[in-house]
Amino acid sequence: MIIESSELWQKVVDNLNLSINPETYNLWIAPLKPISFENNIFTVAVPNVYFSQWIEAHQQKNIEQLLSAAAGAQIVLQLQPQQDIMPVIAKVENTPAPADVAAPISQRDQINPKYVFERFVVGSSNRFAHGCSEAVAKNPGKQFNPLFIYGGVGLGKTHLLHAIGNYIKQNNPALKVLYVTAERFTSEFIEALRFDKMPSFKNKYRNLDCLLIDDIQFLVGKGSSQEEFFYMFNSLHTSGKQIVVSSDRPPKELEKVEERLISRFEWGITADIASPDLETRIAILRKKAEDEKLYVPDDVIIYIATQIKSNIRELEGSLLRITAFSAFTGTPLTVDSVQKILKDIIKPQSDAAITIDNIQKIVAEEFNIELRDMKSKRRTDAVAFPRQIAMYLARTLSDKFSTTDIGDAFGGRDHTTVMHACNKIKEKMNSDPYFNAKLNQIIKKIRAAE
Ligand SMILES: Nc1ncnc2c1ncn2[C@@H]1O[C@H](COP(=O)(O)OP(=O)(O)OP(=O)(O)O)[C@@H](O)[C@H]1O
Repeated sequence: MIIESSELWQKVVDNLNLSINPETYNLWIAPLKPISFENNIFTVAVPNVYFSQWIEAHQQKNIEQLLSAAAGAQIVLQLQPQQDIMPVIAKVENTPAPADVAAPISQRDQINPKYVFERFVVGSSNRFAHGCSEAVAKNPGKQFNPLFIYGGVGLGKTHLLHAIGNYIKQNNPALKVLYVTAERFTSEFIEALRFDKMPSFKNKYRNLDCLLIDDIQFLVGKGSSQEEFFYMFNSLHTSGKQIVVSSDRPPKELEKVEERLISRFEWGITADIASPDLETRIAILRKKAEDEKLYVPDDVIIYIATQIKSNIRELEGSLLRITAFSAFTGTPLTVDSVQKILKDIIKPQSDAAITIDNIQKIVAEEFNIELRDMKSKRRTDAVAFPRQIAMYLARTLSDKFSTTDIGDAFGGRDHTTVMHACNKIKEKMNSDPYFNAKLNQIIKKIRAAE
């Protein structure tokens, strides 16, 4: 009978494999195992009760029809949760490797006390997003729910999410506030499913008073995680709990995100952050210098602000670089000396000459790896780390390439792999000054190659 049931099951899964999306298939269907086929009852082992619930709700009828068609008789599907055995770990496409899933909460997923409203400079590009964020922080769950903030790389979305979190924690310490990236949410969800931890996963999220979720575009194309997020969203929203979402694009442009989720995002208020104008860039540099107790002459500040236009992270980086250089070498900070220090970063040029090919070539040379490994499937650290650096540089040195373009150029990888790489490199930049120096050297070479 075992042979017969496995043959029958093979026909069913072959069909499902073609008809449902790969992520859903790998997550929910691949771990199922046929046990027996007797008296027109087909019994399948499922890793745990959450799988049973999901199959019952979404695929029971479909599977029964497929079984019936293949067996030529009316078949009933019976699901048997295997609580005691370790669930079969299906490889879920486009999700971080298990090592990442099991990793402790990264620095990026904690509320950073540095990112507060007092340190956020308001200008015309971010006034609305800032105003909405303050309103939400003062009255969580009452107005603007959800708050959806979107904008380009390094323009302050994460800063605002943390500022809301810090404000609430300070003024309402009893409220449970969580900052999480959509990437971590997805890993936690998959881990909970695989290792029977759904109750604690659901508890953790559904008991919150305020959820701050960053980079929601990570959920693009991730059907099951979107679905779980959707239920969690509804549960929080109906109990009047605040949700704040950040994204690199507006809700309508989140392709491959279910319409019902997009419409939820549009229930509240949507605020965009644009690139800061010159006045705001000057104010940001002054504020940073003041906060970090750095002395920088005004003409130098104006020079940097005129040259670096689109990304506030780069503005900050330049400020730190010139002050460190000046402290180490004793060179006074003047427009002339700063021009020299930043000549490889600031160029009055366009980014037309920056190509992914060039970035891959230079990074491969720097790390002594084969150029073809930029596109290969190899995952050893020696190869994966430089590949992540190259992805990060492709994303940040120019705004010509979307995460999808970059994924394509690196051997057909998914856009979420690119986002994951960028997050890893941002974390490393925050924690390792030597790494920053190395990265600057590489940027210099890429710009010099133009
Ligand atoms: N208006 C602002 N005033 C002061 N600092 C700012 C402002 N906007 C951004 N920053 C600073 O710029 C850096 C980048 O901002 P942040 O990480 O919030 O960007 P982001 O929009 O989340 O970018 P990404 O899409 O890459 O995650 C941070 O150090 C942040 O403090």
